[in-house]
Amino acid sequence: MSFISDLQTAWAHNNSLLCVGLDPDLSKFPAHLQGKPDAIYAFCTAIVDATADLACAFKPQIAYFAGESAEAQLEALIDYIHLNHPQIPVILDAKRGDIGATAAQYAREAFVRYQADALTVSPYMGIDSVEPYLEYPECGLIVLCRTSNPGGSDLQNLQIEGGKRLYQHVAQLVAEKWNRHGQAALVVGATFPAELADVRSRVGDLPLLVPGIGAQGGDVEATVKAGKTAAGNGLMISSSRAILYASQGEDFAEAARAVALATRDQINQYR
Ligand SMILES: O=c1ccn([C@@H]2O[C@H](COP(=O)(O)O)[C@@H](O)[C@H]2O)c(=O)[nH]1
Repeated sequence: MSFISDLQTAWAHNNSLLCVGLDPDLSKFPAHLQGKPDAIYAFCTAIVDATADLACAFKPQIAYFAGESAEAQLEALIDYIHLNHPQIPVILDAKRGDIGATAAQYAREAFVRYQADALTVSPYMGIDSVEPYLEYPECGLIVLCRTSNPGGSDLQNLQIEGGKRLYQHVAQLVAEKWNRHGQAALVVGATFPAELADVRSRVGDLPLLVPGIGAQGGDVEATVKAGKTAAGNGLMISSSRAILYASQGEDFAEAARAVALATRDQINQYR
């Protein structure tokens, strides 16, 4: 099995293009979890159980775990997902990028230590900085292309040779050269639907991880219409805070499920 085939199965099995982001922020946790030593694990596993039939992927953001010295809880969480919801792939959002020798350690960290199915990486340092990840061809390599934040335009929109934008070059480089094992995907923000459509037109059916709906205000209809493939798939539309913190009460998991269900169904209206 591979990340891409697991993703295709999850799209179909859960009729979902929704990726549930796991960004556990202790300051937003319900009172009954505050102060518990395993609060992050308890919170995230409750969210996972409440949304696993609605998601095509889970995306833990490593900074929220590392910032709390909670890497052991991240390991346990990914184990938990694989054991209890084996049909849902796990994307470790770490946006790694470094010289090859260091990248080899990042690859071990993501795919061996954490057992993630896919990892986000930066393309900025070029092919030798991503080669180590290609040695895990069953794992997904999700390359930053046109990120959802406003400052993403500073570099990604720069015009390079032939009037092409840098993000367009990255999209084609990944689709045509770096995807030699069929494991690649791209990050393209929902906050830029015109660029999302442009990327889709350049990369065929390559999967796109699309953050930026929910808390960042991206429009779901515009996102799906711009990014879907002819088959109505091809997207992992990610939402974290809007789902995780739908309620800060004891009903947080039920409230998260309600938002995830509404978001999954809203996405499906436009496929
Ligand atoms: O371009 C990007 C790439 C990654 N992210 C990550 O996605 C989530 C977004 O969280 P929300 O609460 O749904 O806004 C977060 O983990 C980011 O690090 C992104 O937002 N944009």
